[in-house]
Amino acid sequence: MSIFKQTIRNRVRSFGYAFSGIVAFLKSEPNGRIHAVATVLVIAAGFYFDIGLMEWGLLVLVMGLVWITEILNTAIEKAMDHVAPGRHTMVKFVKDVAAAAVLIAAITAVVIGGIIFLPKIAEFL
Ligand SMILES: Nc1ncnc2c1ncn2[C@@H]1O[C@H](COP(=O)(O)OP(=O)(O)OP(=O)(O)O)[C@@H](O)[C@H]1O
Repeated sequence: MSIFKQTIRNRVRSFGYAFSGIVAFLKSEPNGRIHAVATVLVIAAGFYFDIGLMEWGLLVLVMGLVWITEILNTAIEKAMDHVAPGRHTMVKFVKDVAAAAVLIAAITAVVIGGIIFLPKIAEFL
């Protein structure tokens, strides 16, 4: 097989692993399913309020930020539980710092969501 074909095949395989990671995350983490529902609701609200292109861009960015931090937080939690079973001060620090990243992403998303949707909701009422 040519090097080009082998490279393409390896990339496709890596995408497959990444997609199975998303499925595993959704299956094992209740937070993942909450994010999935929230994402669908935000997208539906975006269509309902007919938001602009820049607003869609900002929403996609902050939703991606929340998904990425939550998935990395889960990976860090699982890795810590695997490599360091039992309670340790350092594990607490690592888990709390990883959770802080999710919190900051979530606050960012709520602020952006508020800036985009609150004026439209106020207009609607
Ligand atoms: N192995 C550990 N050693 C020390 N502290 C830990 C350990 N595991 C969790 N903790 C800490 O205990 C607290 C509660 O942890 P836990 O994982 O139950 O919280 P949580 O954020 O509610 O988890 P989840 O998001 O999975 O529901 C957190 O401050 C966490 O950092």
